[in-house]
Amino acid sequence: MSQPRAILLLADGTTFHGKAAGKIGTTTGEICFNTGMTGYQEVFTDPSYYGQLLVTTNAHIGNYGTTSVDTESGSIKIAGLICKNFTVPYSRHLAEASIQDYLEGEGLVGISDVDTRAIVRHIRTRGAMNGIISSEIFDLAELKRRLDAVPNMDGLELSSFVTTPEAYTLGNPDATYRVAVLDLGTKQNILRNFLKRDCYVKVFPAKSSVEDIMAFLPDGLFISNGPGDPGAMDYAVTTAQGMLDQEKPLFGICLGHQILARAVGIPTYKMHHGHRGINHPVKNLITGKSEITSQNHGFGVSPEAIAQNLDRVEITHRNLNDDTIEGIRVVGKPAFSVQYHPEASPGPHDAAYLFDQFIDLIKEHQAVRA
Ligand SMILES: NC(=O)CC[C@H](N)C(=O)O
Repeated sequence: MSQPRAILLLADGTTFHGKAAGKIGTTTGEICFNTGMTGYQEVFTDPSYYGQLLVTTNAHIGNYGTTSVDTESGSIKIAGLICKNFTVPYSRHLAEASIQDYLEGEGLVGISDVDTRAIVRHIRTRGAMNGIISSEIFDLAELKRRLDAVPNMDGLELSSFVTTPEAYTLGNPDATYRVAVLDLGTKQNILRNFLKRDCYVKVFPAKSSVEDIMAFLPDGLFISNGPGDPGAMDYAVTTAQGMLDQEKPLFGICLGHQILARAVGIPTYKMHHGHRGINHPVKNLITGKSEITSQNHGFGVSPEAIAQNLDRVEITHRNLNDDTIEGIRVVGKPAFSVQYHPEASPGPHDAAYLFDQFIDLIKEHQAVRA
């Protein structure tokens, strides 16, 4: 079976020619790459990828099929897929559908049979930029016209597109701990980690007020991962400041970490091309131990600003590849956060201890409930 052709045009004019994968159509977004050797379905459905074209550096995508459970949200969130071998026949006894049926069913446009190593080198050299994939338009002027209309990721608020429309609860109302989650685009495995640790969880829409959240009588507060530029999310920063005022244990992951940093006056910045993969080494500066982490972010928190505000923020984790900030603790508050993903999915479980650390903090602070 021969696949129809497809094209990828980047904002700097570079083109790559390949074959159509998934739905025939046209899609746009900021291009990024993930170096994970496994876990493509978890990555496709991670809401933090909303608005991004994903290059997978693993040479084979689709070879173990797809299921209805290996998902981090209810649908595919990447804006487009760019891969090398798009393998439709699959081999895994639990798989339910081929990658082609899955992508077509979800309406995702992709391109395969392109030199993903060359694309990654290009992004690593030139930095993140917008791109357009099409398997129906091949006129470069028309593709460029459409690409020019795509907004820059820098300054984009995207959590509103992926947060829950209504608050909902999960787990046993009589569980030992009550955790309120500010949903900026949460991955399911974060919620599963709370449920596994005897928590009753209430997930709140991104623009919920602190009053709404506190009405749940939470023992712990959590700010989730999510897509877009943390610098464009003043509403969430205000909520995080209100959460800090409660003196309750507060934990943030990725976008939640960036929002917590902003809440204590530390700005964020756009990285050259971000960190996305499942083998990023991080050092815990408190214990001296290193851990291999799952990552997915294109923004970071400013090390220069932290250096000038050490009375307010303590650095707890550093990236061993490039020394970027990977974790902080707010001085004088029971609040901490990490830039990476202790929930993994996909990725190693080295950092799962951070969920235990949050529960321990809750135990210390747990108020007697009426
Ligand atoms: N995984 C995340 O929460 C990503 C946070 C943010 N959107 C970034 O790209 O840095």
